[in-house]
Amino acid sequence: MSSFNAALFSRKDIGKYVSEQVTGLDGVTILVLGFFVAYYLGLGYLRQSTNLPPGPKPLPLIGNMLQVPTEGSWLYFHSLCKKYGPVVRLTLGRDEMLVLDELEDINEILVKRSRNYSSRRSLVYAGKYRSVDRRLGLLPYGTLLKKQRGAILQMMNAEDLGSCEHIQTRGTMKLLSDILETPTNAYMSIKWYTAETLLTLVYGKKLGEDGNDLRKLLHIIETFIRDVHPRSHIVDMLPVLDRMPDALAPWRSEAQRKHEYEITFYTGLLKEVKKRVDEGENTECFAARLWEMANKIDLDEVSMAYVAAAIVEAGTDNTAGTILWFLVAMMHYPAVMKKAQAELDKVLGPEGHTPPEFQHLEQLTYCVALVKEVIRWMPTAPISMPHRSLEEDIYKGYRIAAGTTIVPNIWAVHHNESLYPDPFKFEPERFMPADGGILNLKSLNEGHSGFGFGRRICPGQYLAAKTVWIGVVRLLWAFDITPPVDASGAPILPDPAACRPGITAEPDTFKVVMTPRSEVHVQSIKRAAE
Ligand code: HEM
Repeated sequence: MSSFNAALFSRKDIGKYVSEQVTGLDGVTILVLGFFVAYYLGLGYLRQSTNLPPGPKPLPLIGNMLQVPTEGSWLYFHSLCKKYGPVVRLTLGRDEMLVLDELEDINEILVKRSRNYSSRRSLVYAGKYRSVDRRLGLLPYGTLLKKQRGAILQMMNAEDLGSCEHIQTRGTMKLLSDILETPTNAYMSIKWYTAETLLTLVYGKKLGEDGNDLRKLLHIIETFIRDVHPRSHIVDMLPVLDRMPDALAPWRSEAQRKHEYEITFYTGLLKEVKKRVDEGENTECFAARLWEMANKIDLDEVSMAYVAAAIVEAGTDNTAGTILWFLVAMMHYPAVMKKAQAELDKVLGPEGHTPPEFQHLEQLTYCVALVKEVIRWMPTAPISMPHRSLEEDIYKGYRIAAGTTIVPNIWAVHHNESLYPDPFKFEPERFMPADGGILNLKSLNEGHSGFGFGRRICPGQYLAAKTVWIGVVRLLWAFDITPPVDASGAPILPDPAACRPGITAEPDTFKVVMTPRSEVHVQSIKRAAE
């Protein structure tokens, strides 16, 4: 019989029928086969779910620790991705690290899955002892982080940033005047500009003329940047060493001394503001608002001191570094400088009576594109601040363990040929709008990834972009920026790949010649600085 009525058969009969008709095997064999199929399918799933991303072979115990360089790590990470693919796994001791080379993967992991990927690796030296677990940039994802970021973001909305403009423009006039006076000291003048702008904004005060405040601040920032590098302190490679008694762990008291030093400085600044507020002085600054909101935001005094300081700490070096890269770019690309100066002269008049202001921004499209290109060409945070995952996850079939450190390679994204053709070339034209359109203030932060990703994205990004823009356009308006020449008249150009050691990228020491564009420019600067 070749046809049948299913209603006439029980389940057992159907099994028997199928086995006889299809395979000719008995029921026991079917069961055993079924078991093996299920077993292999399950094992396949298990294999897939334990599939780790590719990467260089780790050494026993220390993993790939010694292979990650302390300088230019973004270049090393990019070379790994060229060899193994855009998602690469490394191990540092017992810690897992995932390096991401492409924007698509970064967006998927750090933005779309940000609930899981917005924490930070806990550091014993720099986090637990030096920062007493209160420093915003190092905080794990949670309530304290939300409170601290919330306090900063309240002040960083567009309306408040408008009221900061007079601080930025005043600062740039001092910058121009300082460079005019001591052109060989451009490096410190730029650091002074960014530090003082942020200090005024946060504490309503200028840096002491004797330079002590700036020295203290730069010292804190420099040592901190060194301390957060995962290879700087053995206890961060082997956290178990934190169980050692003080006598065997001298690094602990060293970190605690650094904490005492910086918290005395930061609390002092915060309390000065409180005193001025209590005395009825009109002090419009971030710290004054923090005191006003103290009960509502529910932060202890050490947290308040660190959150105010976070703005100065996180902003000073990155903002100054971006302006320093701008100088490097101008020495290599004089035609770009001339084109930007021609735009400035067209809008403001060529005589040099009027420096550019924020109100001119939308008329200075090429200058906006130029600042975006500086941030793209050499991001000062080339590997951002690595994030950390909270839970295990599967991505593209790879297993990402809970507690993995995620390194988004911003430098690699910015040098990806398919996103930015001829990526090593400094070319503001790539950001120019089609059909003569304009770029506005918001455009400064679009089209690049210089400020990071997802829930940890830089809370100061709009302030930073404005501080860089006004600094850059005023330097272009005032000076010709050229390289020094050697005895034979050949230019001595800085190496655009040479950076100061650390996880941030500041150009290595270089020399630059800043020549005022005319006597009228000189007089305008002197008048404005009086
Ligand atoms: C050109 C200048 C600047 C650049 C390139 C820059 C870039 C970055 C980057 C890449 C991050 C890490 C984001 C992430 O984890 O995904 C970051 C974090 C941060 N930035 Fe900026 N930044 C700059 C200026 C500033 C300024 C002016 C402030 C002042 C408010 C600031 C405050 C912070 C803070 C507090 C964090 C830590 C955020 C967190 O951990 O949640 N930055 N910045």
